[in-house]
Amino acid sequence: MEGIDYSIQPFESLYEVYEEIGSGQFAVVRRCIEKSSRAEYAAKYIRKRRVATSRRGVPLEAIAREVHVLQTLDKHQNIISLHQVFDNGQHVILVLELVRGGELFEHISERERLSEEEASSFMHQILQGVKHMHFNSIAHLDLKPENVLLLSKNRQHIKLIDFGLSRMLTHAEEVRDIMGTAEFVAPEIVNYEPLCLATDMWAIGVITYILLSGASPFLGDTQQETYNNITAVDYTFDTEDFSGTSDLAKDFISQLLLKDARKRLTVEQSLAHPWIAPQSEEQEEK
Ligand SMILES: COc1cc(-c2ccc3ncc(-c4cccc([C@@H](O)NCCN(C)C)c4)n3n2)ccc1O
Repeated sequence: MEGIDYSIQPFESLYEVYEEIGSGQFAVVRRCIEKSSRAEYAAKYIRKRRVATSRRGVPLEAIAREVHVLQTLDKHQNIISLHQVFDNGQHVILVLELVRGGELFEHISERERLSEEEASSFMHQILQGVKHMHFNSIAHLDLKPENVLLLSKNRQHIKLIDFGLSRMLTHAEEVRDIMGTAEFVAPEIVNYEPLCLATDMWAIGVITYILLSGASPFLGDTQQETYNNITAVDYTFDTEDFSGTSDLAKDFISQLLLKDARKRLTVEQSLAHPWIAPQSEEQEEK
């Protein structure tokens, strides 16, 4: 893994920093303005792990992996773009395009569930972003509604974020040691088996299930119960939550929530599925 090409000048000399807009375990995201252009960006401050044995912060190798993934995926309409990278000693700072519509998670929470047309449109865009990743042999491995941002409140244009767990899946080395958010992880993650691009497709099925019903298919009262439900592929299309949902939508979900990763729809097959395919041409041009 080659190193990171940092910008030479200090971040604070080139940007004005404003309010915090989000945060994660080892990262804080703040709105910032580039002094030269007056353009707004999102600055993701990633705390660097200072000692190999420490549990605080992110190892530089993992940060370099995320930067390399963002640079590889750059300039796709459904993936957040990276503008510049800085190192201020304690943090690596990723300067990213700023999006104002908030998380898809909030959009769902306000509505509880979406219409099939809206859900299909969101999933079509998420699949376009995942198609770009998978074309580059990159698996996201942490797909969930919190990592899908809306460009603006009243537009359905989405951007995928948070590539901190993503991996370039070459045949050279197996990846097993990734653990995303319990309710979205595939059986192979729970069972510590080799991960693959199809691991993302399981999460696509879980996200679709949530968008259409407001319920999470495998969520249990404890994390262990959730993992047990996942490895048993124990879910139902509960009559109440799915009362008005089409058989086509349920078929799409059913072809993704399969224990054998090889049997799940690929991203291309998902985009060709009749519940997803009939998107208007202008949707493709976004
Ligand atoms: C590229 O990786 C990331 C990008 C961003 C990002 C980039 C641009 C941008 N514009 C607005 C926001 C934003 C708006 C509301 C909440 C959040 C964020 O804190 N929640 C993201 C979910 N979380 C689990 C990472 C971020 N962002 N967030 C956040 C976390 C990332 O790991």
